[in-house]
Order: sequence, then C-alpha cells, then structure tokens
Amino acid sequence: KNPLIKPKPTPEPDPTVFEKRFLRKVRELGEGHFGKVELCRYDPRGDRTGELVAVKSLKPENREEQSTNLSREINILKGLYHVNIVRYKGICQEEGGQAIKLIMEYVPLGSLKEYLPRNKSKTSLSTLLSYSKQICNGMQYLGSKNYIHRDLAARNVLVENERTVKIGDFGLTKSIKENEGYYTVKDENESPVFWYAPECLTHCKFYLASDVWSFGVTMYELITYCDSTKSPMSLFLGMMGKTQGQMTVMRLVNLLSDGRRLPRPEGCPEPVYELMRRCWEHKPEDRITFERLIKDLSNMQQ
Ligand SMILES: C=Cc1cc(F)c(CN2CC[C@](CC#N)(n3cc(C(N)=O)c(NC(=O)OC)n3)[C@H](F)C2)cc1O
Repeated sequence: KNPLIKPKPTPEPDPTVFEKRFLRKVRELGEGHFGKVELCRYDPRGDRTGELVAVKSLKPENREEQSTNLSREINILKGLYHVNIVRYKGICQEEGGQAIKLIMEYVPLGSLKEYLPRNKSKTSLSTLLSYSKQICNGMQYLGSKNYIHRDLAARNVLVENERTVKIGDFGLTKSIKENEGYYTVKDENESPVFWYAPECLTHCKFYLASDVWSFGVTMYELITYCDSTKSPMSLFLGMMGKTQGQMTVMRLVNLLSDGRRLPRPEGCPEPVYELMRRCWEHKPEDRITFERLIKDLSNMQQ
C-alpha cells in the first residue's frame, strides 16, 4: 500500500445541522407575530432518547419578508457565549434552504412570567435581586458587542434553575452602527410600547440606554412577581385613563414627559425602587448603566 496516500477521514457530522426528518414536535412554547417557538425532540435514533430543543420558525405567510430577520437573529445568537444568554444549538433547513429554523437549548422552567407567579413563596427578594443582576450581566455582554435587544421584558427571560436566569429571545435585536450610537426603529407593529423609553416612542431612536429603560420595567415586573393585575401595561393604562388605539402612545409620551413613572411596588425597599427610577431618567445620557447596576445590585445583596 502506498504510504503517501492517506485514507480520507470520514467527516464528522456537523452538530449544528439538524435534519428536519428527525425533528419531532412535542408542543408549542410560544407564538409571535411572525412565527412560533416549539418544543421539539431531535431523535435521529427514533427511540425517544434524543434531546429536547426549542425551535423558532416563521409562519409560512411571513417567510418571504421575515426570513432576513430570522437569519440575522441566528447570526447574532450564534456569536453569543454567556451564562445568562440562551445557547444557540444550530439550524434546520427545510425545502432545500427555502425555510430555516433556529434551534436553541430548551430551558424547561420557562419565562419569568410563567415561573414567578407559581413560585412566589420560594423566591426571596434576594433571589429577585440576583436574577436582576444576571439579566444586567447578559445585557452588558450584549451591549459590549454593540447589540441592542429592544425587547427586554420578563416574558423573554428564561429560568434555567432556581438560581439562574437567561435572556431567551433575540427576535428584535439589532446591531448599532458604531458612529451613530443608536438604531432607527421602523414602526414595528409589535413594539412593546410600555417597555419603551421616551426617545423610542417620540424619535424612533433606540440607544443602549433604551435597553436600560426596558430593564427598569423588567425589574418592576420581577419585584411584583409578574402579577398581571400590576403589569406595566395595566398600570400605565390606568394612569392614562381610558384611551383608544393610537392615542395610547401619545398619552404615554405625555405622561412620561410629565415625569410620571410606575409606582413603587408594595413591599419594594426604597433603594431597589431608586435603582428602577435611575433606569427611567428621561434623557438617555442621564440613565444608570448596566455596569453601575451590577455594582449596586451586588452591594445590595451583601
Ligand atoms: C418568530 C418569532 C417569535 C416567536 C415566538 F414564539 C416568540 C415568543 N417566544 C420566545 C421564546 C420563549 C420565551 C423566551 N425567552 N421561550 C424560549 C424557550 C426555550 N428556549 O426553552 C422557552 N421555554 C419554555 O417556555 O419552557 C417552558 N420559552 C417562548 F417560546 C415565547 C418570540 C418571537 O420573536
């Protein structure tokens, strides 16, 4: 046998490529405007020993316009490695690359919106502050890569276990152009306006500091254990009085410009509410940073 001819090694299968025929739907985890997230079992051996994964896909009617957005989200998540950010696992191409699916790790305890109301008795304030700090760690990491999340809310934070939370969805995440420092928000019909800072509502500009504002609202949700009767939306609508349709945004802008803010939740220590208020400074440049939030939250936990 000629020693110069080395046998070609059999190529290892790429673990980030998931074949559609082995992806079995278990149940739906969530629904968005343009698509859904399903719990699936990737079971190539067909004996139910395969791993559970979370799969994000687009609704057929939105595939055309939204596939670029999903591809962007895939490329962003693929490059994120942080304990407080959900893990990218791979993609599933179907119909010859026409439709693509994002495969992520499955975080079985679900989002804070499902978890906190059901586990209120065993979740202390100290734990809530730890969750808050972890979200800030994830967001600081995201911002260090010049990404803005634009949809930070309790519904998009997942509970890995009683001690660990992860930011779980990056559907609206965008890269900020270095020199500009902000992203111009197109009028997304799914804008979560009650989590949005004034500059996003009035000038359609989204800064890193706009995510800090949304973090403040997310922290408010955390401290109220995501009690839907005290949700940001219901409280703001209450403060605005009955409104109809697009008037809501204008009334919200006026209310925020008048300095009105979500009230201190019952039982929330003053220093904790102060942190939220520093996330809600009217001007982006006056707001606290995630770095500062991490320090202050650490000191509170001593
Ligand atoms: C196409 C766009 C689109 C579609 C959508 F359905 C949503 C909304 N969706 C986001 C992902 C979601 C919440 C978060 N974070 N989630 C992820 C996991 C996981 N990785 O395990 C999980 N687990 C769980 O619920 O366990 C019991 N929930 C939940 F599916 C809602 C947003 C969108 O942009």
